[in-house]
Amino acid sequence: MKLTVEKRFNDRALLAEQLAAKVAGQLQEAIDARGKASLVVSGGRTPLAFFQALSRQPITWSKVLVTLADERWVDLDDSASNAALVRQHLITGRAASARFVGLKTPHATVEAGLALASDWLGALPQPLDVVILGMGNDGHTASLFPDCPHLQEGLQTQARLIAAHPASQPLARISMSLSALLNSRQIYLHLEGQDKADTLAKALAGGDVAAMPIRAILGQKQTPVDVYLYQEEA
Ligand SMILES: O=C(O)[C@H](O)[C@@H](O)[C@H](O)[C@H](O)COP(=O)(O)O
Repeated sequence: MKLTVEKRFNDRALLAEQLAAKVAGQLQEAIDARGKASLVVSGGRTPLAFFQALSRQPITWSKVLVTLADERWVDLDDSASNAALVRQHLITGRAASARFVGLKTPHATVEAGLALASDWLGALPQPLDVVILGMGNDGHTASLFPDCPHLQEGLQTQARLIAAHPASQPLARISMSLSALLNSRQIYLHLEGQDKADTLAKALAGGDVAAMPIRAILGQKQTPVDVYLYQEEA
């Protein structure tokens, strides 16, 4: 698999600032060209410094729509909520005027909420302008997990969203499908740490997507994928 771009950093803050500046530039280009911009972000620990750096970028945030690549099916004030994470660290400061569109509906189950969440997601400008993905050390991205019974659906469906119940995860999740993630102008894969660097190398060295779903992103030619990787200096 040939990556479009792979930028390696030994300074976390520098990665956060450079990725934020790059993403902000693309969002402003989208606003200038089409009047608005759409940004998809992931949860987890990795993106916090990037979110904070991005929220300081001087762009027309009132024209930016932010949503999630996936979400845990918990209340919006739950500590596990990606919506809460994004509202706290990204939809703040200069970016406070951005419009956040979450994936968690009031329904009790993901399955019951799928249709409404899909309508919400479908209201964003398509193709999406920028998608930020993370990766777990099992090779998952968004909530496309190798141990999820719905993985093949997530890789093959043309639907925007799937319900995901990964065996390794305590919470049910909703996830953008592969086709929804690839319906975008630019994907950034943001990874930090030697473990993630090793997982990336393993993913690039093999082809079994069911074993490492991130391979579906790395191995496709539809959407540019830039990898921003932080590794401590050897
Ligand atoms: O909801 C989530 O958990 C994320 O969308 C998930 O896909 C995340 O990107 C990876 O699990 C990496 O998480 P870390 O950044 O915490 O390693």
